[in-house]
Amino acid sequence: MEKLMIAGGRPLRGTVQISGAKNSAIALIPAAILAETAVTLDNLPLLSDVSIYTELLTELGATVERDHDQMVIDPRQLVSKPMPNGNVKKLRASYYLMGALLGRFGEATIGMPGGCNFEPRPIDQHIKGFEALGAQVTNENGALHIKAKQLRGAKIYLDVVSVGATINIMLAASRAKGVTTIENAAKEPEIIDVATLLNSMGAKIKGAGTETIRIEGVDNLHGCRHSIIPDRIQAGTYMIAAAATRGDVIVDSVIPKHLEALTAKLQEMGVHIYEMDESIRVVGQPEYMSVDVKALVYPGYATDLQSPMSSLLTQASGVSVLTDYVYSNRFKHIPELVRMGAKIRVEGRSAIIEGGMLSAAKVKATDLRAGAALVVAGLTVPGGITEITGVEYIDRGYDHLVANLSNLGAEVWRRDE
Ligand SMILES: CC(=O)N[C@H]1[C@@H](OP(=O)(O)OP(=O)(O)OC[C@H]2O[C@@H](n3ccc(=O)[nH]c3=O)[C@H](O)[C@@H]2O)O[C@H](CO)[C@@H](O)[C@@H]1O
Ligand SMILES: C=C(OP(=O)(O)O)C(=O)O
Repeated sequence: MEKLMIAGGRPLRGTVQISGAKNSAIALIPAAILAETAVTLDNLPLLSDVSIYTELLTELGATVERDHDQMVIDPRQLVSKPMPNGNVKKLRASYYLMGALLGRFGEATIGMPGGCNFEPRPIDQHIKGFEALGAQVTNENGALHIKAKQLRGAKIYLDVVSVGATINIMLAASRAKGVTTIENAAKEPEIIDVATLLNSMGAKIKGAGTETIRIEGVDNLHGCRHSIIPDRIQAGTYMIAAAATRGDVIVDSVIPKHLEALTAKLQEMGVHIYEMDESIRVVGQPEYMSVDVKALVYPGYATDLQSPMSSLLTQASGVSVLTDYVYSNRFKHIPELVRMGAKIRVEGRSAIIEGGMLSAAKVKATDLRAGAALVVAGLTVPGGITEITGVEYIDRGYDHLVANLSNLGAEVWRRDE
């Protein structure tokens, strides 16, 4: 079993480069199979989810070549094949194969997705979208079988604002006959990134990034080259870690606009932030004020930065209230932080956090961002070693974590036991 070991208490100092966004990459890779010729993706992050997606495409007959942060996906030999089990169960975003294969072959059989199941994560809105486009969806022993004689454009109003459903419908609708509109669409930057790729492939998508997206179906999509947007969640985690350790860090190769909600919240706490064109400097301070944080859909404060923020809020004086309006129960990191001495209680969908010192402990990451929260917490603790298990979750979303933190002056290492 691998562990992440942290001898904390050192302020992070220096510059960290942010790689491409996980939540874009794992949508762009399946999107590429809608093309008739090869798609090249640049700025690809080195993450386990990306490796699993590479295997999935290979299983489907695509040729995938990877060289550092570049991936070339040649889908010419792609075949329609049921994927009820195996790698699809290892990551959440395998659900994008539903929309992509449906668009490409009019049919898909995909096992229900895996990934971080910190609470039930239904995909009813994806199914509603596929059905509206004319597909029949049946659940066969835990795998969804989706089939359409002819996909037809439709008006789809999402009951909940869903990133996954918005992207999945865009994927299938790009190859439907006629026009699809998605109302109450999610507006996350990753949705714009997917629409940008699809448009470069020849799709006709307008309005991505707003609550109404219009997709005019086309007969063919072709290869192209696309650079993935920076990972705002990785960037945000380093910003939070810089503040929590009272460090001074430049988070480089980012789009500061994507991090506005976090930046504003950190400033409200008293953290000093300097925004440049493609980087953000975070200068920690000895004292922080408690704040209330509400995790919402974009452009609100990101739920994926809720867990790391709960660790930072233990460093503020007074009581902070952190409420997650996206997931009602994304609090598996809280008992672990309590093991480290944090004074936190969960009430409904809120965590009530009282400031105070943390201490080193053996803790377990039960999902990706819970892991990020424990890393931030461990970095703040002087005089002891925090041992984090569940490193495989952290590897889903943070590439070169140990190297990046070490470059910033942290004492962090992996231990295999
Ligand atoms: C691979 C990926 O991009 N993952 C991100 C994506 O997940 P994902 O796309 O799965 O999350 P959604 O945006 O779909 O979920 C938002 C909310 O809608 C609910 N819901 C969603 C779909 C559905 O059919 N029915 C339904 O009820 C969910 O339970 C949740 O409460 O957005 C989440 C919310 O920003 C992030 O935490 C994840 O990091
Ligand atoms: C929940 C996350 O990812 P996924 O939806 O891929 O499980 C995340 O990135 O925090």
